[in-house]
Amino acid sequence: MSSSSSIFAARKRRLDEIDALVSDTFKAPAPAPAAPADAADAAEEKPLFVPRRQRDPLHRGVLAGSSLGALARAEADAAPRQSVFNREVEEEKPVSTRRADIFVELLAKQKEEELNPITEEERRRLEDEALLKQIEARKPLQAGREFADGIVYTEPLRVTAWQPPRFLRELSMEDRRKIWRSYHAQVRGDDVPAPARRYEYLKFPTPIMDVLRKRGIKAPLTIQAIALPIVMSGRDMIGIAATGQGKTLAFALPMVALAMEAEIRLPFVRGEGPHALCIVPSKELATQIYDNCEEFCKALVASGRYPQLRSLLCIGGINMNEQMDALNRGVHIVVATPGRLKDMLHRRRLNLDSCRMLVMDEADRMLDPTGFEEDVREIVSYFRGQRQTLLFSATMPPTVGTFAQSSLVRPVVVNVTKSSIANSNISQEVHYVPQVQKTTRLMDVLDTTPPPVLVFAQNKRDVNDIHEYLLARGVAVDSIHGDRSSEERTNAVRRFRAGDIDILVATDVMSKGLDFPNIQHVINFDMPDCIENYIHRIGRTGRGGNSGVASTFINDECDRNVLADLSVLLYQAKQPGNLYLDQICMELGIDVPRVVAEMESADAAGDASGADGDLLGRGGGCVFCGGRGHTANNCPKMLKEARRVMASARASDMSGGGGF
Ligand SMILES: Nc1ncnc2c1ncn2[C@@H]1O[C@H](COP(=O)(O)OP(=O)(O)OP(=O)(O)O)[C@@H](O)[C@H]1O
Repeated sequence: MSSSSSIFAARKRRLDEIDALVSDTFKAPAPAPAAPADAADAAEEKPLFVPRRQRDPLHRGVLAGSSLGALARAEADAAPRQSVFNREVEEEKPVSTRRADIFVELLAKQKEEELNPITEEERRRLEDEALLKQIEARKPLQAGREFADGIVYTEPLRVTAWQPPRFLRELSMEDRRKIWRSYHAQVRGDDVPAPARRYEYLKFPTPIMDVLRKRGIKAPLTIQAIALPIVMSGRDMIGIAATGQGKTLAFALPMVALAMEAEIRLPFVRGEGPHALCIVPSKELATQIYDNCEEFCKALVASGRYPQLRSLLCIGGINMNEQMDALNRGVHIVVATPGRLKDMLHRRRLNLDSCRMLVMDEADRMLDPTGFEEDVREIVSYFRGQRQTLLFSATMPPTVGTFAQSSLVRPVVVNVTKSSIANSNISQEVHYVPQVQKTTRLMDVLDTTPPPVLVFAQNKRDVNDIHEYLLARGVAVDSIHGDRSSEERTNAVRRFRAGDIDILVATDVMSKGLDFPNIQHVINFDMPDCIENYIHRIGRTGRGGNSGVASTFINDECDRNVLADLSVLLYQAKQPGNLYLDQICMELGIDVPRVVAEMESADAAGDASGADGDLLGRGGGCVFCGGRGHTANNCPKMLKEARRVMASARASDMSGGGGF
C-alpha cells in the first residue's frame, strides 16, 4: 500500500471513530418512566437542574489537551467576561446539545481537512503546538492561600541545612557537565549542584549508611548520584530514569534526612506533622516506599543517638485507628495514595501545615489529567507554606512534563534515560499469538525461564481466567486486580515476595514502581493500551543491574498505533524486530529507522547545546502519551480517554447529576 493511501485509510478510520462517537452522543437516552401529569407540568415550569461542573464549559474539556479540551477552552475564551454583578442572562443550552456542538465542530474540522489537505507533517506540528499550549495554560498546582493571595515563589526552599562538601561546591559548571555526560545523563536547570559519586559525600548518619551496606548498596546509581545533592540542596526536581534504576532512594533518603533534622531542631508536639509527604498511585507501591522509610527510621532510633521518627502509611483498606497512636503523637513522614489522604485531610485527622517536602513517585500518572491530577490539586491546596516538590518517574509524556515544570520553583530536570527509554538489561521478545491460542502458548513461554514470573493482562476477567487455568495445572500462582480485596492483594504480594508462589498474574495496578527481588520473566498476555504501560510492565524485571526477559503476545486485536510505538522502542533498544510489527509500520507509513535516527539527532543536538535544551521529548512522537510511532492526532490513549469522558458524560446526563 502506498503511504498516501495508508494515511488516507488511517484518517478514514479516525473519521469513522469520530462519527461513531457523535452518533453515540446523539443516541436518545433510555425512556424514563412516565411521570404523573402534575409532575410533568412542574418540570415544564422549572428549568432542569444542571450541575455547576457541567455548566462550566472548561469541565467539558476535562481531557485537558485533547481536541475536546481545546474546543471547550476555545469556547470559554471566546465568551465575553462578565462581572458577577452585571451578568447578562443567557439562555442555557441543554448540556447534551452543547457537547454535541463540540463534536459537530470537531467533525467539521476533520471534514474540512479532507477537502483542503495540508501536509501531514504541518498538520501534526499544528496540532501538537495547540495541545502543548493548552497544557501550558493549565493552572499550576497551588495551595489555597497561594491562590487567594496571588503568591508566586521565585526561590527554592532550603528545607535542610545540608550542603555539599567543599570540593563539590567548588567544581566548575563545565566540570559538572563533564561528569553528567560521563553518566550519559541530561541535566537542565540553573546553578545545579554537582553530582556525588559516593554516598560518603552525602553525609548521611552512620545508621543510614549501615542499612545501605546491609542491602548490598555500595555506591549511588546514576539517578541517585545526580539527584541526591540536588534534592538535599532544597531544589525542586523532575527525575526521569528507566525502571529499576533506584529512584526510590533518591527521594526516600532526603525525606528521612529532612524529618530527622526538623525533629532535632524542634521536636513535634501532639498532632503535628508531617514534614514530608509522598503520594503514589497504588497501595502496593505506597507500602513498599513506607517500608523503605521505616527501615531507615528504625535504624536511626535503634542506634540510640537519634530521636524516634514516626511514619504513617495512609492507604485505603488500612484501619487508621490502629495508627491513631502515631497520629496523636505526630507523624514525621506520610506515604499515601490520593483517595485515603484526601479523606484524612477532609476529616482533619491530618494537616499539611508544617509539610515542607512533597514527593510524587510515578509522577506522570499522578499529574495526568486522565489519572490523579484532580486529586493532587486538592491535596496541594491543603499546604500552608512553600514546599520542595520532587517528581520521579520512568516515563514522562511531554504534556505532563510541561505542566509539571510550570508548578515547580526553578526546577532542575534530570533525565538519565537518554534516548533509550527501555531498560537495556531486559531482553524483549514479541510473539504473534492468535487470541484463541494464548493460554496454551502461555504454558510454553512460562517453561522458558525459572520463576518468579509476573504475567500481565489488561482485563480483570483475563487475570481471573489465567489464574484459574494455572491453578488447575498445579502451578503455585496468585493474582491481583482492582476487584480483589485489600487483604487478598496484600497476601498475594507478600507470598510472591517471600517466594511462596512462582507466578503472579496482575492487571496494570501492579505495573508501576513495584520492586520484587529478581523477577526472571515478565509476560504480557496482551499488549497494554499505551506504550508507557508497556515500559512500566517490563520494568518489573531487569532491576538494580540484574537482567531479565520480557515476552509480549501480539495479534490483530492490538491497537496498531501502540504496536508502531513498540516497533520504534524495540529498534531503539536494539532488540530483535518482528515481522508482524514491520508490516504494521509499513501500512501506517512509519519508517522506523528514520524515526529513531531523528530522535537520536535531536538528543545529540540537546547535548551539544548544553544547559537549555528540552528534556521532555517534545522533539517528536506523541505529546500526549510519549509514544514514538504515532502523534497526538491518532493517540490511542487520547481516543480511549475521549470515549471514557463521553461515557461518563452520558451517564451523568442520564442520572441528572455528577458531571465529569
Ligand atoms: N545504589 C544501589 N546499588 C545497588 N542496588 C540498588 C541501589 N539503589 C537501589 N538499588 C536496588 O535497585 C532496585 C530498584 O530500585 P527502585 O525500586 O528504587 O527502582 P525505580 O527506579 O524506582 O524503579 P520503578 O521505575 O520501577 O519504580 C531495588 O531492588 C533497590 O534495592
